[in-house]
Amino acid sequence: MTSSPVSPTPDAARTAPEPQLVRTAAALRALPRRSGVRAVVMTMGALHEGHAALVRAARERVGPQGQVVVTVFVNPLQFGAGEDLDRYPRTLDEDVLLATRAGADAVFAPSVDEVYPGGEPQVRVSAGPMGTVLEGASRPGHFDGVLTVVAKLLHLTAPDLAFFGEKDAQQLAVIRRMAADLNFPVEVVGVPTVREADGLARSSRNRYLSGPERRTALALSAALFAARDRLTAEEALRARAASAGHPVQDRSAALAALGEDRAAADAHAVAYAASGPPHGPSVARAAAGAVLEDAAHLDPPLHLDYLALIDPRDFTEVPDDYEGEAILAVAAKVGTTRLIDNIRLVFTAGAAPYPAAAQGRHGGPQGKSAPAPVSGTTRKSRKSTPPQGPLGANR
Ligand SMILES: Nc1ncnc2c1ncn2[C@@H]1O[C@H](COP(=O)(O)OP(=O)(O)OP(=O)(O)O)[C@@H](O)[C@H]1O
Ligand SMILES: CC(C)(CO)[C@@H](O)C(=O)[O-]
Ligand code: BAL
Repeated sequence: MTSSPVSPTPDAARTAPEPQLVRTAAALRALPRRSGVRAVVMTMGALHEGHAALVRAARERVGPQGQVVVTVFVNPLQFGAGEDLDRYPRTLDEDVLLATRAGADAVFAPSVDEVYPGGEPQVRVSAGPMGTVLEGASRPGHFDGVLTVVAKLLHLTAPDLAFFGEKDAQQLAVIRRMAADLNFPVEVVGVPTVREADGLARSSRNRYLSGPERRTALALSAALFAARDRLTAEEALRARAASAGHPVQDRSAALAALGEDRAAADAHAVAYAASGPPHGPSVARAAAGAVLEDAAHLDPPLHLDYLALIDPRDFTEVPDDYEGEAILAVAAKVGTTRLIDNIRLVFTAGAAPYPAAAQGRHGGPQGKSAPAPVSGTTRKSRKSTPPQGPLGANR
């Protein structure tokens, strides 16, 4: 077995054998299997706090008796021509230390020849339709490459649990789908995105960014937060409109106390929020879009690849009357660095119709009947049919 022990650090809060660096499939097979469950965290190395969170989540889940294996492999199959395969950062020594500190028992870092001994594999896993949109459209074949290596690494590490980051939301979704569709005996666990203090999602590719590029790159997370904040504000207005519908008197008094201009603006905002069909998706898209548009004029500029608001079940764009959970995803280039980020949003129709009497003279949508309230649930969508699998089963 090719292995080099690495000293455990004092903050590794458990008694465990020294972590091992394992370079071959044979050595991995020879790794004694602990009595508890085994978890795997797959990475391409250049580890950071986002990866550490995955390892910590895995350790927490398997407990001291369980085993956490981190894989470090820059998979050529998932890189397109002209992408950054050659310059992708490779920092194995630091990776082993970071993985160890976070709670890993072993780091499996095979060579390309070890993973693909016969060269590029002829048989591959296809990600299907979900692998052709967004990231899959910008990086053709990317998810086939990801799934092929994930399938191989699952076979090699034979885990009970596999942890992946929500930062790569589409990747997590296609991996879940592969595990379900192809009966992989593994539980796929998603871990929330870890961010820098200023909001930038942690990513190995952040180290490509110069200072000015990093400032521009902040627009990705800023756009997502702008959408979330705008929706929160909209929901608050709807809630106020709903409560004002009952004690109209109280509401008038409260608005009068605010002073006329403010009252006009307030009444308008509340009436707008309460009126018409739910417009959360367009509000979210517009709020995020405005931030990204501004960033296109920065120096250096942000080059938007896509901004998409999608149904996490099939990664199709959600309609404007959507209710339920959605993912707002963004991809953009700053300089030569391509970055992605996403945030989860929940859309609810929520509020009761705003009463006509209370729309007053301040420009509320007069004469337009407000929609009947629709009970908000996190999984309800107005899509006519849920996505169906090839065998007709609802997924
Ligand atoms: N900020 C983060 N928060 C949570 N998970 C993350 C984060 N960054 C990466 N991960 C997860 O770590 C795993 C390994 O990802 P990978 O090694 O590609 O790192 P990365 O930072 O996403 O690198 P890159 O940006 O170059 O793709 C994936 O499951 C990924 O989703
Ligand atoms: C899952 C993965 C390790 C497969 O190469 C990679 O896509 C990554 O690091 O997210
Ligand atoms: N983090 C996803 C792997 C990739 O960008 O290739």
